[in-house]
Amino acid sequence: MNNLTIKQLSKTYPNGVKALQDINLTISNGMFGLLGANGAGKSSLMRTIATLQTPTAGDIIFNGQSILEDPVCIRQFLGYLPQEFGVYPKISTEKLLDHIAVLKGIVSSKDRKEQINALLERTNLYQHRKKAVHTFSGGMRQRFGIAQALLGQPKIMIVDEPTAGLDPQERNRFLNLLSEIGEQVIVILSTHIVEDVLGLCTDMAILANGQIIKTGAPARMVAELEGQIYTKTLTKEDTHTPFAEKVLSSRLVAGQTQIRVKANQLPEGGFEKANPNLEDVYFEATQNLN
Ligand SMILES: Nc1ncnc2c1ncn2[C@@H]1O[C@H](COP(=O)(O)OP(=O)(O)OP(=O)(O)O)[C@@H](O)[C@H]1O
Repeated sequence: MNNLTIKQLSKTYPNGVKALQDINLTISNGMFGLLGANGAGKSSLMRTIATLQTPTAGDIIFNGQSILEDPVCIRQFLGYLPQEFGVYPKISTEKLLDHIAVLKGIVSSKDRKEQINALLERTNLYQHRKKAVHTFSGGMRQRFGIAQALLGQPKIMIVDEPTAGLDPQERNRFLNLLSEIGEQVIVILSTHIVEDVLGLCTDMAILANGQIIKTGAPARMVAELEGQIYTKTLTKEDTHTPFAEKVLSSRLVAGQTQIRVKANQLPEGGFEKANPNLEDVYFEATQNLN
């Protein structure tokens, strides 16, 4: 079992932006979801764990060793899929993977070939191995990203907003692959898409304004809201009447606005009880923030 402990971690950029403030987290094998809006600090946390930047304060311990004192203790076991990959060289996928494997220190060409072929199979890219990555669709690129991250058999995988821009089928396939990987290693999945976390992540944290505002198992957090979520489709009159309850969210359903509120009992005015979901958890946790 692998363990990552983040202790009182803060990051202030030279321009004064406090991207992370006193983050404390303990993460072990399985999929860990890091949920937060754009600018919440997810990438800052991922980059700090990946030792691409140093924190202003605090420490990160990986399997008993401080990664600040000894960055190699995590680097040699790290698979990282950043948000932006940048430009791909115009060489075949299998050649590119071979270059990356060399950079990761896999010296034996036989080992590299074996690992690369196994990963190409696992990510369904074997038949495309002669094509260059820049010709791939978004989903194929992300699967390539996973293949390169898995080279060298990492113990910890960091995946930053991987499903943005994927169609539903590719997104599913990609998330299933990640969850398979999560059976043996730590997978930290950063996302602003609530559905990516639900059902896949055993544990999660909600990040807002550089702070952790809620942590726990997604299913348990949803269960805690049982019996407290009510919904209503707004009529013309409603739009002028403020509700006593705080509105968690509103969305258009077939052209009509549907709102969800949290309340201890059925509110007056045509509300119906609803099953809580992870979005309710997220909006409840973040609604009092500015
Ligand atoms: N290198 C940097 N220098 C200065 N400020 C930065 C830097 N990188 C990020 N920030 C700021 O730090 C805050 C957190 O950014 P970060 O990229 O970590 O958030 P995020 O949750 O990953 O958002 P996104 O999904 O948009 O990438 C933002 O206010 C951002 O503008």
